[in-house]
Order: sequence, then structure tokens, then C-alpha cells
Amino acid sequence: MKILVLNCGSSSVKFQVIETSLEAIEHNTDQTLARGAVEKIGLPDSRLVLQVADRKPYQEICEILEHRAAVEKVLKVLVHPEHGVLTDISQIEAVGHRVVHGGEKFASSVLVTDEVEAMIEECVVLAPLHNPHNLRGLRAARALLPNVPHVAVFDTAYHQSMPSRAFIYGLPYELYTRHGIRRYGFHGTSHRYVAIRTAALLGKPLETLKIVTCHLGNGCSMAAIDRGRSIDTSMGFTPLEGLLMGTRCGDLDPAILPWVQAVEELSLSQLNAMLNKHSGLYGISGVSSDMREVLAAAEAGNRRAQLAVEIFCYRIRKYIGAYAAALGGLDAVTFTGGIGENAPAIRAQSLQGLEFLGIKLDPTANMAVKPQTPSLISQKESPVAVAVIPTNEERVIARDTVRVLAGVMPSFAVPGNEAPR
Ligand SMILES: Nc1ncnc2c1ncn2[C@@H]1O[C@H](COP(=O)(O)OP(=O)(O)O)[C@@H](O)[C@H]1O
Ligand SMILES: CC(=O)OP(=O)(O)O
Ligand SMILES: [Mg+2]
Repeated sequence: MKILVLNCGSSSVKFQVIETSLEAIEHNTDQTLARGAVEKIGLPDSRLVLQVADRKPYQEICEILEHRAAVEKVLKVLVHPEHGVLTDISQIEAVGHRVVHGGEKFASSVLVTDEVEAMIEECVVLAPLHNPHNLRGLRAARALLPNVPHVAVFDTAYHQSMPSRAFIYGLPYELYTRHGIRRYGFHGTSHRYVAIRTAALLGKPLETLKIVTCHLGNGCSMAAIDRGRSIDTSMGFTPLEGLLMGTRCGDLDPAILPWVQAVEELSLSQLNAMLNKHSGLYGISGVSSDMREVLAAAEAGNRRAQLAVEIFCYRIRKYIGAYAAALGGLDAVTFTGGIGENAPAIRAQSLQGLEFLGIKLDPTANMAVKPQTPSLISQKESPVAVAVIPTNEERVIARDTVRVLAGVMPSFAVPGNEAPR
């Protein structure tokens, strides 16, 4: 089946066309036919980029004002006689959508109906920065491709297996029962995919492994995966908690917030912007939110850039220790995401001093990791394996679309793990 995968952000629509099937999933032979993005939606210099294997990337600058126009543009370029990969739009048999927040309503990927769309709308209050854009893309695609099934794949669904001790905060319980304030966790499609690929790389059944996965991109999160199930994760009610990120602060003392708000006379939206946009690597280094630039500045002797990198790695190390304890043991640590896959110095520094846990990094293998190649970077005799696995959230979305349509999509909910309502 040819599946169109859409990941709609605030100012971008990322897309892929993936050829997959139940057989392809089993043999890991799915194929990406095209990938691309519409970026800078709403600005006069919006652009469309399309990459097709063995062809020069195609780019077009054009004014695209909103998400529906962006999705329309994507469909148009996909059937373009010269640049496209499809002869006709009817070749798209289904559409898979990334939806960031599914709340407690969705513990699995689902076929989109009007009722499901309304339930996703109800989750907008939980993720005001992500869900409205996802929903806009979903609606546009359903309107433009009304005759094919649409499937929603949630960042939060995989973490619905967490036990209540991991997802309830130490706040008045009514905040949970009335407003759904709890840890949800994000990047679930990525954590799930790299855990499965880690088991395959080790040649061991996933059901026997305790794995800590580190998704380090612009947003960063870690998960403790016990025999294939997420039992804890570092992001929380929103994608702000946990690790230090490009522009997000991660863990902090919540009492800082009212204090800073008062002393700096900030509005709520300014406070939100401070936490989400002006913190993290960028806020500490003052250089950039991009790890490559922060590393270059650190290398050149910039003390604040060095400190930002140190804090970034130290926090990963703390979470590895915490999750080894939560899991009651550790078989593997896996790195993924733009930083996790491409920055050997960050991997090495994050694992520094963890030999006592059985983590013995092979420095040569760590330096030798090739792009887009699953690699083992621990020493042969290391009790804990360390892996680098390229993530592929779009592939999971395409696969889940096939699974949902075939009626073989599992639920990640674990009976007994719910909290009293
Ligand atoms: N070679 C590299 N060395 C260090 N960091 C890198 C490298 N390549 C990419 N990155 C970092 O990866 C991050 C982006 O990760 P990515 O997973 O692509 O982001 P997104 O979450 O937007 O998908 C940026 O901080 C970028 O600097
Ligand atoms: C949920 C989240 O943080 O997503 P991203 O990493 O794409 O920002
Ligand atoms: Mg990402």
C-alpha cells in the first residue's frame, strides 16, 4: 500500500510517501518513495521541498498561507509529471497523521472518524502548541482526500502503559480527575520504534529486555522500556519536562515560576515563551538552540556553551541512573534523534562514569557510527549494550496505518495501571 504520512507543525507540513504492507513490516522492507516539507507557512517566502531517491531535491518558493493550501500543494507536487512520484492521486490508499496529544482517550493508533476528530479537538487544551496544527492538517487532508481512510498516530499512546505511580504528580488529586493533569509523555512512536530495532540489533527478543531510550532532537526525551512497554518517560503533562532541550528548560523547581513572573512582571504568555523558547541550550549558552553550533562554540572556548553541553549530558546521565533503578536492571541504552544519532561527543559525555552500572562504551565504535546505520557502540564484554538507532517516526505512522486498516493494531494500555478516578 502507498501511504501518505503527514506531520503538521505550527509553520510546517512534513510528509512522506511510504510503500508498506503487513509483509513489509514483518521483513522490514518498507520503502520511502518520497519525503519533503512545506516550510514557513503563512510567510511570503514559504517553500516546498521534495526529495525522491536518486533524484536531485526539488524546491519551490511560493506563498502558502495556511495548512489546507500546504496539503493541497503537497498532493499537487506528488503527481507532478516531472518531479512527482505518483501517476495519480488515487494511488494514495491511506493517510497516516502524527497527532501529538491523545490524552487518556487514545492508547493506540485509530481510524479517524468524525467522533475521533472531535475527541482530538478535546485534547487541544492539553497541547495548545501542537494539537491545533495537527488537527488543521488532519481536517485539510480529510477534505482533500475524502475517499481514503485516515489514521491518527499519537505521540502519547505508547506511554499509556505507564503505571499510575509514574504518571501521577504530587499535586492535589482533583487536578488529575478534573483537568487530566498527569504525565503523558511524548515521542512515543520514536521510543517504540528504536526499542524494537535495538532488540533486533542485539538479536534478542524485546520481551526479555530492559532498555533506556534517549530521543535527542530539538525536543528531547527518555523512556524506560520494560520488555517492550514504556514504564516511565521524562516528558510530562507537556513536552517541556525532563531533559534540557534546544529551547526548552526541562526539569526545574516549579516555585521559580510565580517568583520570576512577579519579579520580572511577566504575562502568562511571556512566561510560557521563556520556558519553551528562550531556555535550554539556547538560554544557557546564549549562542544557539542548535547542538552543532553550541558544540562549535564550546570547542572554541565559550564557557557558557561548554556549560550548556555539560548540563545537557549530566541530565541524561541522571535519567539513565533513575531509569535503571525504575527498571530494576538494564540491558541496553539506545541513542536516537538528530543529536543522539550524530553527536558522538554527547553520547560519550552522557555515559561518563556509568561503568559501575555495566556500561562500557567502545570509543572507536562510538566515533565510527555512520549516518542512518544502526550501530552497537559498547565494548564486546559490556554487560549493558549501547546502541545508536536512526529513528523513523514516519515509518511507524505508515506501519500503524496498515495495522489499523488490517485490524491488528494493539493497544498499549495495561489493565490495572489506571489511577482511581
Ligand atoms: N552532526 C551533528 N552533531 C551534533 N548535533 C547534530 C548533528 N546533526 C544534527 N544535530 C542536532 O540535532 C538536533 C535536531 O534534531 P532532529 O531530530 O533533526 O530535530 P527534530 O526534533 O526537529 O526532528 C539539532 O540540535 C542539531 O544541531
Ligand atoms: C512532542 C515534541 O516535543 O515534539 P518535537 O520534538 O517534534 O518538538
Ligand atoms: Mg522530532
